[in-house]
Amino acid sequence: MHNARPTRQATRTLPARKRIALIAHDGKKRELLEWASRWQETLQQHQLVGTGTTAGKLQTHLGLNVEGLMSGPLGGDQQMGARIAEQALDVLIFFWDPFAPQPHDPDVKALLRLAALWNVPVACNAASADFILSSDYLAQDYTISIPDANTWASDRRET
Ligand SMILES: O=C(CO)COP(=O)(O)O
Repeated sequence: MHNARPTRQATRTLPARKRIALIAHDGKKRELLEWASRWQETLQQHQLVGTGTTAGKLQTHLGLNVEGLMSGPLGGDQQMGARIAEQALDVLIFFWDPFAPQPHDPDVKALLRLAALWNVPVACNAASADFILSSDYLAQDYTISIPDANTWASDRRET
């Protein structure tokens, strides 16, 4: 019987210049903009990516250079999740709205699941985002433990 959890861990080093995702639901966009304006100088030292509307607002209102993916309800959360699975994202700042059900709730849940699985630092509100942005690790290489995908696949091949 296959063990449904990865049995072995590997490591990945998050680079000093982090790839940071910025995402907010509509009810939280103002809060994210306020937060990002406080951290603007720090944020622009890293590589930023956002879901479509969030990225557009950060560009328009703060002049931040943010790569825009699809809007969340149109697949942006899934694109961001794919970046995590491909080890191409280092920090997730996601102000999700605890008061508003989203049409794409399964996608939101999937993104948060992948972030938990791949040990990516996640902030879901301004206070936790402050902690991440003020961490010494932000501007340093930082090695994280991740599931060993090769062992997982080879174990499953043999069952
Ligand atoms: O819906 C979102 C995240 O789940 C965010 O998408 P937008 O940035 O396009 O509004």
